[in-house]
Amino acid sequence: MAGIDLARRAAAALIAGVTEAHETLSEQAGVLAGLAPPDRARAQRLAIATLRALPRADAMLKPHLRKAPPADLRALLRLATVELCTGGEAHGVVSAAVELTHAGGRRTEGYAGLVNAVLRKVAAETDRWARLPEPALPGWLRGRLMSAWGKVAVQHMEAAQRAGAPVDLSVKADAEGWAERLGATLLPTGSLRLVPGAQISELPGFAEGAWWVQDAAAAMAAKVLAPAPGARVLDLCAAPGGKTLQLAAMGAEVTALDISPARMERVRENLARCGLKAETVTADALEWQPAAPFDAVLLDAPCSATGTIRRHPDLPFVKDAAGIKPLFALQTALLERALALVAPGGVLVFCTCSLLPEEGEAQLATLLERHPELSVEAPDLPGIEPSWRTEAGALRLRPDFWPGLGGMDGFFIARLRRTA
Ligand SMILES: C[S@@+](CC[C@H](N)C(=O)[O-])C[C@H]1O[C@@H](n2cnc3c(N)ncnc32)[C@H](O)[C@@H]1O
Repeated sequence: MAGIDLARRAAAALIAGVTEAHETLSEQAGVLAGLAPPDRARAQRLAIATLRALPRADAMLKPHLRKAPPADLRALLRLATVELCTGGEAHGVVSAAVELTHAGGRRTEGYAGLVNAVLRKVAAETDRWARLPEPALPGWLRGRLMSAWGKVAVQHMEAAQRAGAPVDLSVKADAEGWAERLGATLLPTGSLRLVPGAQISELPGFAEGAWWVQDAAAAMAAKVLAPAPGARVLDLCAAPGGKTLQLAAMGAEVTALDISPARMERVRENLARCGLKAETVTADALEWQPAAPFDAVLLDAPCSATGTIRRHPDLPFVKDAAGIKPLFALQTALLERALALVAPGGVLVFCTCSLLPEEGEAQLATLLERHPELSVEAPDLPGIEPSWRTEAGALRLRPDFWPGLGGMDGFFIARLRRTA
């Protein structure tokens, strides 16, 4: 296997897994198993860059392919095309792709000549790349977002998604001090934003668990809840535990519940690394019965995750309108269950990392119709801009917000008080 670029081979496998098998990148962790950490990181980076630019790669390749090549070869061609058109050194990129075609066994080795010829042609016309239309969201999602937020907002969201996402951290304490030590930007809401390219596990503070990776918008839900020290808080749908860590760091007595045993293991690992404590429960939230209701419940319900496309460009290839529809009913059922677990006078925070009103604004509206005993409490948090507040008093966060700072994930967050 000497001479084979393992990172590129893994990247091509990941791309094929997303576009052909409709598996997310995180569902394909096995593809990266056995790779050294730098190769793993490079494979992920290459796959993500290719998925972000796929329509442009296809437009570059189209004139040079008479018929569609086999799936794994197509992924390799798309990967090499994106590399060539974004500054990759032509000789190295083309010969790596040809070597991988040879190494692919009987299915692909006969195509080495074609791969070489096509990529040389692409390499000779990379100036076309910048003139191709910018990649847009898939039609099913674009249409829905247009009707919710309007054309200009969607164009801004698409630009944010193409730009990708910076890495944000939540700190246990001393955000200013950590910002200085890490050379990070302290964001208006208290999260830290790293400079691009940092190797997370090598940074000061990682090993001792002084901070964890968490998008600034995702971090706002626990801040909106803001439990008093010692408050009994249930983090419903908790894994991998970003919000559990925040709530525990605020001094709450946290119970973290998730249905997935594997993901719950990640919550325990994260708690252990950060030296924080929470009770962990692996159960279906719809069935679990605690001994007593809670002072507060945070429900981060499973959703389309359309607010996270800038960091997960694989999602539009894996999800579609029909696939996400059942989630709306699940969110309603989880909301009812979460509310039943809040003590009278207590607080419910509902959030989703979605840009679809069906998973945010509309859920809140129907919940309030069903439950007149609930009142919305407008989030009051340093750094929140008035334009992020919805008419109903919730927070609508979008990837095109904070344009000068590098954006944020899309989120919907509502804080409700149970008055009876
Ligand atoms: C959006 S993620 C949660 C992210 C998490 N709150 C965090 O901040 O790291 C949604 C979670 O809901 C969990 N889930 C889905 N259906 C569930 C159910 N019926 N009961 C409990 N957890 C569920 C999934 O396993 C997934 O981990």
